[in-house]
Amino acid sequence: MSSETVTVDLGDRTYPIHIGPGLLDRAGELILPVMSGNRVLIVTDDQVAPLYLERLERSLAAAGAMPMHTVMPAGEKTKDFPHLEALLDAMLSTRVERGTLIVALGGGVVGDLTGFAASILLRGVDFVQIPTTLLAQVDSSVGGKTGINTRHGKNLVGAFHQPRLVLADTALLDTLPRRQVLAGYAEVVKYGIIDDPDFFTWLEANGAALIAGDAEARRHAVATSCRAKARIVAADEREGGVRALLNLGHTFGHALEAETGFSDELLHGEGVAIGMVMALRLSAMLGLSPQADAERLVRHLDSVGLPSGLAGPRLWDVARLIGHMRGDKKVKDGAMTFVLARSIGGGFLSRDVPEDTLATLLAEMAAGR
Ligand SMILES: O=C(O)C(=O)C[C@@H](O)[C@H](O)[C@H](O)COP(=O)(O)O
Repeated sequence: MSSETVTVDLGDRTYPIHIGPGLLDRAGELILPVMSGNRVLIVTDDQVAPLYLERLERSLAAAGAMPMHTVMPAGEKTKDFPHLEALLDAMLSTRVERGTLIVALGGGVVGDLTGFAASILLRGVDFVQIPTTLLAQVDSSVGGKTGINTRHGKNLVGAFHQPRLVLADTALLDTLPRRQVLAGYAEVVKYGIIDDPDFFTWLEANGAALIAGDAEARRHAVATSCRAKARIVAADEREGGVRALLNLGHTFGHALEAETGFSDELLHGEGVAIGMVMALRLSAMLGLSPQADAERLVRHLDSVGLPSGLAGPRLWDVARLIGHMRGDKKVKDGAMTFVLARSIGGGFLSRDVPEDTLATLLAEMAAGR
């Protein structure tokens, strides 16, 4: 199976996303063109390190680089101030220089945390993303959103700092636990709902195979997702408008994640899956889209095993959920911004959602309906 390259077109910060199986062992050769010295500092986590760190270091060394590494604890809770400080301290302890290339080897947490550290270390150093999860390959490694969570909410401190290159080795997904594959799959589905109904139809036919491990289906889904994201990021790098569509399901999802304390009770992608259902149901309640589209999404999520509602033992507090949503980065002049959809493939932004309709939707879903 061949690899392909998608370009994120950002003028003098344009960068490639290399996609395909077997790229990790070519990392040295692929990264060489963006190195300004020979020092490379790899940041990874304690789940990824035993699987892929040695291979990456070997490939870099074979290309003439001097790789060093630092290993962080795996999990969303690592995206916080104490771990950011620990990472910066570890980086400075290696006598990092401005020409040192930082490489994030891992999922969204490693990528977001490392990218943010790179953006402020020595006032900004270059970094490369080597995403090892489906979620990171289709979404978080591309586009330059980096950051950490705070007690006020998800990703509330961070920077736009674009990587110099993204290397998505789709064979690395073979070691990913099914729950993590599913969490990443939610972000894949998102691209279909935003503006690609044909891709959604393709996912209905091929999603189960993709999740089960079909290599070609995975490569196709990663490439299609990256092309969509690259196009939107190139059009609106700092989310002044159209980029906010990539946030479909996230205003809801982030609120659910905050309520569950960024714990394993709800992975980010699971929150996004439920959040997308909320967005489509809200669109239908407002008379903006057919109820059948929300039902079609629920059917697809159910069929692959992603959550599509709030069933479970937890009692969700509607007022608290809305409170979290008020802290969303898309709030403007105090008004919440929602990504809604007129249809599957018809995403749009709205600042006109009456709060009582939102509360009714959340109450219905909290009651398991
Ligand atoms: O890249 C974007 O833009 C996105 O919104 C993609 C999201 O899927 C991603 O989770 C992002 O990190 C969320 O951004 P945030 O601005 O809502 O924190």
